[in-house]
Amino acid sequence: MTKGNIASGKTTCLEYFSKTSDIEVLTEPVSKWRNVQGCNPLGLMYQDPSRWGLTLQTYVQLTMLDRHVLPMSTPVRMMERSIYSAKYIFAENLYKSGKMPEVDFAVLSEWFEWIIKNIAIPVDLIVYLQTSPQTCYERLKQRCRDEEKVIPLEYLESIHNLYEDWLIHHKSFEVPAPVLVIPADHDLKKMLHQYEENREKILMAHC
Ligand SMILES: Nc1ncnc2c1ncn2[C@@H]1O[C@H](COP(=O)(O)OP(=O)(O)O)[C@@H](O)[C@H]1O
Ligand SMILES: Nc1ccn([C@H]2C[C@H](O)[C@@H](COP(=O)(O)O)O2)c(=O)n1
Repeated sequence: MTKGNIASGKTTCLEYFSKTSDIEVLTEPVSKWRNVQGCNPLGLMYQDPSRWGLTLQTYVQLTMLDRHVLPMSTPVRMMERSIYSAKYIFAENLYKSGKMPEVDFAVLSEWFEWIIKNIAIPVDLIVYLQTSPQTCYERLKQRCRDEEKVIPLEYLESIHNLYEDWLIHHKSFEVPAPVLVIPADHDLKKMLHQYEENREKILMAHC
């Protein structure tokens, strides 16, 4: 699984590896989060997180689970984020910042606990693209996704701190697999070089 802050370069990384045969790449279903039967839960969440946070996160949980249980069609699958980061990072951030009511967080948590107890979600390796929040802020502005124009730097700092506490400092939640940290503040050329350096570790993680 590839993890990292918003606009850290996860999709770009997965697009690079998708050129390798025998690797299946599953990017995040962001297009679904922007359009479910004509509604845009991602946009609604950024406009009014207290009202729409649960709506988005419930749908993210469903769409990530749908990806996790897809039968494998190649020896290696790389997936962007997971049901774990949805809960441990994004839902947690909404709740901790006072933007998700306690009852919403409790219901989402019960769903999550049921899922991970009853459905196998095997993970071999977590590839963590470690960036500074400032880098993500620059890349976010450059990407210019409509819904995300309201995101301040402080939001990216909160998401960053949650990732670091989880994957680096082991201070929050159980980590479901070993973590490979790739420093990701560099330009694209250097990033591609680093991906090549780590190719074996990533592709052999399931062995
Ligand atoms: N190493 C990099 N240097 C500069 N820009 C980058 C780099 N990696 C990705 N980008 C650009 O930053 C933006 C966010 O990248 P993206 O791969 O969509 O991030 P994510 O999937 O993590 O949200 C895109 O516009 C992308 O072209
Ligand atoms: N559980 C989640 C997962 C993602 N988001 C948001 C964050 C971004 O605005 C967008 C896609 O993320 P990216 O791939 O660009 O890092 O979806 C969320 O709110 N909750």
